[in-house]
Amino acid sequence: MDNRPENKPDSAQLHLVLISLHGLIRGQNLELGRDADTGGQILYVVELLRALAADPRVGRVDLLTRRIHDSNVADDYARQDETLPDLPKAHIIRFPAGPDEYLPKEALWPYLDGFSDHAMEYLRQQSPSLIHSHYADAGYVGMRLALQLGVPLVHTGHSLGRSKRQSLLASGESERTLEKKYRLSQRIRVEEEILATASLIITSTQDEIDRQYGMYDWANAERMRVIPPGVNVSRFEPGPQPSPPISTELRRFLRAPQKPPILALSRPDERKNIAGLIHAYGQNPDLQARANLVIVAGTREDIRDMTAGPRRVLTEILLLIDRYDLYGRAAYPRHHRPEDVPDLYRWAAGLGGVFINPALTEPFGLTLIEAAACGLPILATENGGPKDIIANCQNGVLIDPLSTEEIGEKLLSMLSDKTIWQSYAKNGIAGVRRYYSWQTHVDHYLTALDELPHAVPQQQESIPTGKRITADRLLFLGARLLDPAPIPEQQEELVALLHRQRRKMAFGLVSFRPLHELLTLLKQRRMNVPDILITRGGTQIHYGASLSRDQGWSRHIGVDWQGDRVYDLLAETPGVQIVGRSGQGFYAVHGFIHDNAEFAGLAALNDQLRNNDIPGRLIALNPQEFLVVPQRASFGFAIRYVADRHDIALNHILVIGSAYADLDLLGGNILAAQVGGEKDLQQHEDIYQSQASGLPGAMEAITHYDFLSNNAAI
Ligand SMILES: O=c1ccn([C@@H]2O[C@H](COP(=O)(O)OP(=O)(O)O[C@H]3O[C@H](CO)[C@@H](O)[C@H](O)[C@H]3O)[C@@H](O)[C@H]2O)c(=O)[nH]1
Ligand SMILES: O=P(O)(O)OC[C@H]1O[C@](O)(CO)[C@@H](O)[C@@H]1O
Repeated sequence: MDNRPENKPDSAQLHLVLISLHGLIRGQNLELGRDADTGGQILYVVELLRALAADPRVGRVDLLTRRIHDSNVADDYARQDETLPDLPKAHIIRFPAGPDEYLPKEALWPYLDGFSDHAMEYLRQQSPSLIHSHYADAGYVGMRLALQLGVPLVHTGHSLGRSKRQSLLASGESERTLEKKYRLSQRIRVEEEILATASLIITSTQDEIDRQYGMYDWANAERMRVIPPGVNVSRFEPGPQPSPPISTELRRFLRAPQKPPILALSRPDERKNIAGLIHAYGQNPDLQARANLVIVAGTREDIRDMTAGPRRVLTEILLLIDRYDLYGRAAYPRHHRPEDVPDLYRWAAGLGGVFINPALTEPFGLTLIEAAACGLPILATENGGPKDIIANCQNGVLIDPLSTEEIGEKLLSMLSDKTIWQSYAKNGIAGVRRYYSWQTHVDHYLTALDELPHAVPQQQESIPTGKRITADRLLFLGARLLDPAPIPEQQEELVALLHRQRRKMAFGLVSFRPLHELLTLLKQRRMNVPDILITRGGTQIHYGASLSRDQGWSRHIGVDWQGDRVYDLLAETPGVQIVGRSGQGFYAVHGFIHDNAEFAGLAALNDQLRNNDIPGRLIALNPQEFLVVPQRASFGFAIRYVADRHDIALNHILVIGSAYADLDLLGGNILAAQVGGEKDLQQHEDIYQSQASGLPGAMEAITHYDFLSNNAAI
């Protein structure tokens, strides 16, 4: 892919990068409701992309997402660069993340480092003004990109793991089942990291700030702004719709189709609590006499072919309709098109019906402002964003999603009171135009961006000629492979190979230790200083025997580093010993846990850093030692920085870690291996696990990747 956008924005204009990874995203004809991952967020990011690209202050907007080659979905999702036909400044750029096929969002985590590397390769050639990520998975990628590029991260959660977990537990699900279905603990950990890294969190409602983000340890309300999304009023507008095409489909189900409909429309996701609505309707004979129930829960071919979540939800719907014998009173169409959705809202309004969102929790609720825009009064869950929507628009009432009786009564009451119904319908139409417009959103969005810390992108100075690495591949070893001392023959074999291949392959060591300790170790092993030394946990980069330090890296990681505050915090942390400043790195503070009883633990120390608003990454070296380094510093980031500066492709880099190596060192698009030992990474398919330990394990990995052959497919 050409890495330079054809229409690079002029410096006065903004180049914005949005990231939304999961679900099916394309410029038009969105397949909303097709599955559990293609819903409101997809609509939100595509409409945000369009609204930003239409603004003269913006030069270019890239929406980065996952490339999908899968015979079960349209070819659109495999296109690398999709320009929106009516908006040349708007691009949807797709990169691979793991396998080609379409995967549920919960399955994407292991592939996000690789996606980040592909995206970095594309973005390094440009100078985006910021990265704006959407949902936890994109937030993980956004952190990696923003920290490497040195630009601010903006994040919109759309839905939060803690809220989802709380509401599903309240509905009776077990912690273990939730973990198995949704991997919530990993998602919540990433959401916390995002809150610690992002310069700005954009929410749709104050409730998200007060209640939803309020559940998070590292949420800082001062870095949050409510900027509600818009609704497309040319698509969602009031008006008579007595018999739209979709009503023909509905009439197949309904004995008395002229009765007012109770309309629910959502992705087939258990958080939407459709079952709760059917219970409320099924247990209320007066309601059944007065109104029909219309449930639109995505589109489906064969329920048995759906992924587990939607399959469970739809099976439950069929079973409950049968259980309450709602045949003739309940409609649950299998298909609908995008244009049927506004028709549905207008058709329901024309019959004096209502819209209900009975979700266990709803971060915001785009369907509510869509229904409102079409003149349909609403009932919505009291948990989440709908509180703000109804407070703004005065166009409906809140319900307790777990109270079956209350839902039934409030539905009956709204359907029976014409005056109230008329007032809600009118208020909704006016309220949406007043509070939910994309132009207003863009104005507030761009104003909020103005207040962000200005990007301090990586300085890309030229490298003094003698210093440029001329080899076309890099081999990095974890320094632990040299300590304890390897068997002499094994070390000689490695040294001989490095010497033989020195023109083709540069050699580097990575170590948590300071440079001087690593040099001492090399002297003890009687080894030459390698071409690259990455020390102190990735905070220092030195080159060759001259040990010339990469000042660009120091400047890059030093932005917003507050070493003195880290040092002072550790100095007063019970159970921790730190050596004097002279023994510390400028960008790395080392701590030694001398009293486990007194020390509150690394998680607590991390919280302290966050609560004191001290940016930093805490790295555990072993049970007794840790480092605190700048967020922009890590082995993985340092290796990528070296690769970029010396123009070496990531798949021309082989990193071989010791048994203690982690995914920061071995993840992403580099070639990676871990020598055999006591602690192997959870089977990570892209990381070669050597059988042998120590240097033989390293030689085994070099052979496995055929790393030295001229035409190695590396
Ligand atoms: O069968 C369906 C189901 C949904 N939709 C559309 O999909 C969107 C659903 O959005 P929303 O009601 O907001 O629910 P989610 O899909 O859950 O969206 C997530 O992201 C949204 C945007 O941030 C937030 O409003 C939600 O609270 C959050 O859960 C709406 O435009 C619906 O019209 C369809 O077209 N057909
Ligand atoms: O309920 P969850 O698992 O947090 O996910 C909400 C889902 O709805 C969406 O809006 C669908 O696009 C995304 O935010 C996400 O896939």
